[in-house]
Amino acid sequence: MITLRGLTKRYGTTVAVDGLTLDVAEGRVTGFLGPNGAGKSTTMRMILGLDHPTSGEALIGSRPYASLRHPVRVVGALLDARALHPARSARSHLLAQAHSNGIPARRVDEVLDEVGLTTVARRRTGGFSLGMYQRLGIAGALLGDPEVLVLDEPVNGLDPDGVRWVRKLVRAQADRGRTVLLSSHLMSEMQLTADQLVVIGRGRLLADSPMASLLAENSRPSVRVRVPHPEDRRTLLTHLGGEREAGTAPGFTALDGAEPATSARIVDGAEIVVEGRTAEEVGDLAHRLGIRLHELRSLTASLEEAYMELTERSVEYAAPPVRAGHSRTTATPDGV
Ligand SMILES: Nc1ncnc2c1ncn2[C@@H]1O[C@H](COP(=O)(O)OP(=O)(O)OP(=O)(O)O)[C@@H](O)[C@H]1O
Repeated sequence: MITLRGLTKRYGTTVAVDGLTLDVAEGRVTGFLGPNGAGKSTTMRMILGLDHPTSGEALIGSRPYASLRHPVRVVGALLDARALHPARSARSHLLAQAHSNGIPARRVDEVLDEVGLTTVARRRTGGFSLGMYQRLGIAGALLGDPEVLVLDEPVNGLDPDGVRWVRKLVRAQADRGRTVLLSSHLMSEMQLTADQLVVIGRGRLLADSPMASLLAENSRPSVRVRVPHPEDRRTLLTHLGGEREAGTAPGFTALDGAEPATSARIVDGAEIVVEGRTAEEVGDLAHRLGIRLHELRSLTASLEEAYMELTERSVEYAAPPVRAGHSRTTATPDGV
């Protein structure tokens, strides 16, 4: 378990981490999300005793990292995978780490095998690809067979096979009852990997919830519907408010007196994707209009959408919005 209590870090006038209080529980994978500059790395550095909090505390179990006698055996970390001596081989790099933490040399060969680097174990790391660095960094994190893993962007630079491998590895660790805290900007991957999500923005906690609740609370329903007849398709699209900016769709009654943000667009010729309405609502509308459907299904809420919704006001560096193309209707809940 990792415990943060009022954890705060200031750099001059910048508040990098602002009063974070939360528990990262064992037995599950906790995804750590936030826009660039949100304070994720600073938080991880404080958990790992590499930065001192301005106030508050970060504990591993019930102790600060600095008080752990053999920290590598308690917490394994991957922060900056490239921070290695380039002339050293992967094996000698891990051997040095093992030696200073009282870990036997055979464990080095075990973890090299586990991360798939056995064949290059004696090569200088200076020639490694980013993916190889990441694997070596993960090997270092696993070296002490620790109860807690803190991994900053572990899939960065990995090919699809490597990404899947990390997913399986952290899942296996959580299934063994270990605590896994992992950051990534890859939302689709995080959606597949994490059980719990902690989202921060400008150093503050925005959410700490199970994946399913976070998706349900922060994303709009969306539906895909297949309408075989072109005339019917146009009619349904018009009633769904498609081919124009978000607004009240004539076929719907506004909920809670608010204007529903519905958007609809044709995809793949015979299908319409509707955002902001449930399958029941679209099915009922089609029935009222006497329109024959061949398929009607709810689309899985995406973490990316939920994340954007949550962090909208916390983004430090944002690009100007890209104008939507003429063939695609887009909608955002508040019309931004
Ligand atoms: N050593 C430092 N000195 C001054 N400011 C810092 C320092 N380290 C981080 N910051 C600032 O603290 C804030 C949080 O940075 P941090 O690197 O923790 O964010 P992050 O969420 O990890 O971002 P990213 O996703 O881009 O890696 C940023 O505004 C950053 O500029």
